[in-house]
Amino acid sequence: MTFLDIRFIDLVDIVLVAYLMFRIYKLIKGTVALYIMLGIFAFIVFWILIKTFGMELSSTILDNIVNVGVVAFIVVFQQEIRRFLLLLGSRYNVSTRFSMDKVFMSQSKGMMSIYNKPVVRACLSLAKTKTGALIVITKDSELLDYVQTGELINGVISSQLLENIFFKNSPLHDGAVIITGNKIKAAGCILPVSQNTDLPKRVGLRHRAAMGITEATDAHAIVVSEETGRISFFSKGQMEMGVSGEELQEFLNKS
Ligand SMILES: Nc1ncnc2c1ncn2[C@@H]1O[C@H](COP(=O)(O)OP(=O)(O)OP(=O)(O)O)[C@@H](O)[C@H]1O
Repeated sequence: MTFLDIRFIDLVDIVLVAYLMFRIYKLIKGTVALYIMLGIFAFIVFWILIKTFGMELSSTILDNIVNVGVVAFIVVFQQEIRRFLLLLGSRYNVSTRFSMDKVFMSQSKGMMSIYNKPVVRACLSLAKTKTGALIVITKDSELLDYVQTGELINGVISSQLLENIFFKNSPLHDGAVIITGNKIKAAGCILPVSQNTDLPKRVGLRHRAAMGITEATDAHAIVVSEETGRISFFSKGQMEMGVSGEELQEFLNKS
């Protein structure tokens, strides 16, 4: 039977589709897009059933809907498609992965971890005084789109510099600081805000912006809450709330 004639490439095909579906599910999990996707899935099942039973009138109407469906799909999922492509781009960005900077500037995990200490120190100090802060630490992607939304600093990381930036009367305290390698690249940056419905209701825009950037890119983010003085760590669209200095240091060293 040709039906059972499964080639190796078919298995690769199935695994690829399963992986893609899993990535899409992870991307839209907790957002309204998941329900829209389920709605589309139900629609496709309904359409297939109507075709199978040969119901001509319904089939013609649904065919016409499907014809404009691709455009509607792109419009409805504009943000998700953008996020998905951005994530793919930043994950597999060959130019930054093999950049000469990384080879010659000793940006190995071990070397870079010495720059985590001033970040942790600044966060603890900001937490003590309940000063709100949002810090993004870039990985492969340097987030130049977001750097451009703020003020360029390009200064070597120091806890004093971070504390000064987030000091309440400082002109740069609003928005996010972006750190790349051993440099504070920019401050006052505007980040994408997460639409994740799984986040607790009390969580405000600072936390949502930290969540948003880690959902859309491979960066990590730290938030110091102005309200509670609590430190939260964000990575891959996941939030660890109320972390201690040691835990924060560990997260940063691991990442
Ligand atoms: N899209 C954004 N990008 C960067 N920073 C943002 C963004 N939206 C809000 N912020 C920052 O968050 C601050 C507002 O925080 P808000 O009180 O809404 O958040 P929160 O998560 O409740 O934090 P907190 O616990 O510190 O109050 C703004 O003043 C601004 O500095």
